[in-house]
Amino acid sequence: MPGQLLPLRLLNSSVSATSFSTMKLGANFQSSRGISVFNRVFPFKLKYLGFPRNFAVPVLQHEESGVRSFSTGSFRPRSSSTSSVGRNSEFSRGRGVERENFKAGSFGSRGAKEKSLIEDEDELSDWVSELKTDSFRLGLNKESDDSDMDRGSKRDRDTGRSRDSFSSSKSQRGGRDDSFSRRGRDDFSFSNSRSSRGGRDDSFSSKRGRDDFSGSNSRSSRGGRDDSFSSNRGRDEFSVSKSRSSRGGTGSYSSSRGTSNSMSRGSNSMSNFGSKRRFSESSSEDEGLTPRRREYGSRGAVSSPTTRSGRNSSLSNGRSRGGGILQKGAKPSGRQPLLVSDDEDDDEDDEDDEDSISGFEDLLNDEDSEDSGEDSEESSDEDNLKGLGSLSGLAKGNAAQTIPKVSSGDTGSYLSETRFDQCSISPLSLKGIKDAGYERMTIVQEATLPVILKGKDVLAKARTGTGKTVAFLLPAIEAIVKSPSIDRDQKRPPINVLVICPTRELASQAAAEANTLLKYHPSIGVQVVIGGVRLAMEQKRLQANPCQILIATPGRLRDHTENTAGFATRLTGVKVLVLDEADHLLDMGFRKDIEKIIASVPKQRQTLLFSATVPEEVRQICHIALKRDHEYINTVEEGSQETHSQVRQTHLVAPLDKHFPLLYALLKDHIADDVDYKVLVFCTTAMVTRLVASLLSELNLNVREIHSRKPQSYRTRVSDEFRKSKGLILVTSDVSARGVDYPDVTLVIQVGLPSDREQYIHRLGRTGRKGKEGQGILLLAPWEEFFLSSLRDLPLSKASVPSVDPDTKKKVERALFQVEMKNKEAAYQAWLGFYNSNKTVARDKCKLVELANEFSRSMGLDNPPALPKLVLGKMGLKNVPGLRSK
Ligand SMILES: Nc1ncnc2c1ncn2[C@@H]1O[C@H](COP(=O)(O)OP(=O)(O)OP(=O)(O)O)[C@@H](O)[C@H]1O
Repeated sequence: MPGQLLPLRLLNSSVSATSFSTMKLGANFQSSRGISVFNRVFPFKLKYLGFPRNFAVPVLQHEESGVRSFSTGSFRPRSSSTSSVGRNSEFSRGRGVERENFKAGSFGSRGAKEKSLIEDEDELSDWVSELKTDSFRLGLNKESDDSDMDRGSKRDRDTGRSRDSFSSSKSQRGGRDDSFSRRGRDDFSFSNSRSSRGGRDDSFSSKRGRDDFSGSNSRSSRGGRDDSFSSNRGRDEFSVSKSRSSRGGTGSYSSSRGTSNSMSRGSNSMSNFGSKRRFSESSSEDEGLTPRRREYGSRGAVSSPTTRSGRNSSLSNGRSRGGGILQKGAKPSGRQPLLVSDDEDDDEDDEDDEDSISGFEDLLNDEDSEDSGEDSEESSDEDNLKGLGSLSGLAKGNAAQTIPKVSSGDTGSYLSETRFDQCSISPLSLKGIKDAGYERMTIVQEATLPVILKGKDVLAKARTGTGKTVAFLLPAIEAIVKSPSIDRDQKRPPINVLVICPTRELASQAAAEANTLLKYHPSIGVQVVIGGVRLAMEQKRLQANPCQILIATPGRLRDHTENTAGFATRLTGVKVLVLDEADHLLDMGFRKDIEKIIASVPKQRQTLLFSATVPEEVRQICHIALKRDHEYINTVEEGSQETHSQVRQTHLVAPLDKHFPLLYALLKDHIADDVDYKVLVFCTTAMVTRLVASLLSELNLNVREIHSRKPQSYRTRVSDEFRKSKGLILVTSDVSARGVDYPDVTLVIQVGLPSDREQYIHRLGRTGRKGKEGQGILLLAPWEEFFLSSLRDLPLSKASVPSVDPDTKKKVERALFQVEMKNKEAAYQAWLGFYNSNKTVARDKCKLVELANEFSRSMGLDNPPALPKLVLGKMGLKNVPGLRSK
């Protein structure tokens, strides 16, 4: 067998068929179903399947430690294959993809009403109407963070409760100390049930509460080992990369592009949300899944010449990948999103003024419970799904040709060598893609497209800024194209594709991308429902315009489900459900919403989950959305970093009282170095964001601020400005952490603790997009240094603390003096709340207060601001020495 170039395939149909013959991609997939069969028969049974001739061998290997992987060389002629044996077996092609299986679990529903915010409706509508697709897509940011928070929070806000919670969820998870809240924090909260998500900063006060968070850590996933085969397609540079060997003792070879297939097992714990409905295939089986994963190589990682070291075995066929930069042409799109509204999260924001910090009790409210209600008729669209599956033609027929190559260049390249026209994409979609300036697929698109076109459920992980949006939209559009055309006179035409995004910005951005792709599909309509706009207005639009694709935030979707006549029925036409930023949507803050959404669409559907981070916790619960035989496609090879290699990451540790002068010095240096600077400064909470923005403005830097306390219209304007500008600094809370697609960000500075590892990665991901270079600096106080342990696998180096000259110090002191007292007071409270939610920092309340007072002094205050007794009580800080109450 070894060395044999036969068309082989694993018994597990999903695994190989898809990835190999079809596209010849280097991605890994796993299907649960396949796996079970696979397992039953024998972990590594193979069967012929028609691989290209050069298919380099399948080797299997045995699994140790629960991970099984196999790899195959690329199916390209030029690939050289080498087999090896090791402890890991995998087929890899360079990019790495993993798959796992899960079982479905049960879930419950929840409820909670949200209110729609309409304050900014006019402005928002104006903006939308002026929006061109181009600008849309270039300009809208997905505020993931917001998202995050929003995601978690939006609803809460809508609902009038807040989520600024601090309590950390992680604590629940047992885990890490580094967390306080998960991501969120534009607020924070006091620990309560929601706490698990993190909180918002500033306040307890706001009724809306939360920008929440979620998040989880996932390093766990990495421990496994795989035996793998990988092929290098490419060039030397990539040759063989070892996969996890470095970490855990197991090695694998992967090609530069790497895909390594690895299978791992585990058990999924099912959580029962007490809900009413059981999810698709869920059943008793659901519990205790056995996720397995296969990776097909990885791309980034290192490359060392092919060989097999030790315990790895791999085949390499040397494909390289390129470091290319996207060529982006104009992407004129003839369409515009039909609607843009707020995110649920944002909604709150909209209403809230930056200054409004009140009603903190609301923050503590729990989610309302509502019934998802509405029908959850589940019409099955198997026919359509079949149609979808038939699209996967990528391969057949052209097996010989489509060898995906990675463009040459650095390992940070996100482009593959596979062109869109090498796939079974409809001619009209191809025209739209061409007009958008896309020629070659990105790695994640190359890895996922054939699998999705085949109709499989997919959980995909790919680095930030690598084109995940197109990766799920394009096949979703193709599913519609292949579907039987609907009766135009139908009163309530079905919605075929439902995309859920955690924030309104993300939803709008996805809609813009969809409209670009749909330029030549005039009969397919996209609509966005995201709050911030009167429900009635959206209802009219939904009725009057085509809407085969609906992009929504969870809370607003719920609004429609409950209040829009016939809407629930339209949802029964859903064939493809997408969760963007899936790990965040599946985190506690959104989980119940998502469960309800899932309950309202047919069981017989295709589900796609995408994110740059997929913590272990998420993998364990993703069965609530995915079928058992879903594919886990991980384009980030285990053992390689989840961050981009072309982004230089450093951390600075300095006492709190030096942070403001240091921040100023860092910015000045960067501005001096790069006239086209474009910087994002992430702060822990919204109110701290406001403070820092005020300070930098006083220092005459060109600064904008964005956070959840700003009205959405303002946020939209600012983010659009930042997208288009150079020579600008955007100080932001986590509303900008996820998904926002600002081009050419040169530097990301994170001041203070990120809510968790994932948040660090997403924030950093605002730079280095599309293969560009970037820089990231994490500025911590000595007592925050513990957080670095959660990043130890990332290429983060310690930077020496720049000296701050006396003039700079004085300048900063003078500027601080100019900052309004109310901003300092709010920042102090928010800061205290945020760190009070961190179990590590807050372990010693007296110490926490000392630190807060140190922060107060760093703002130039002799005495810390007095806080309302009620607030202190809620924070569990009553009578802690050093605090002043009022
Ligand atoms: N095939 C392609 N060729 C060139 N550019 C592309 C391609 N696909 C997507 N893009 C562009 O790449 C950029 C990043 O895409 P996108 O925002 O979908 O990344 P992402 O992976 O979702 O990032 P994040 O994880 O931060 O959300 C966008 O500007 C998008 O238009």
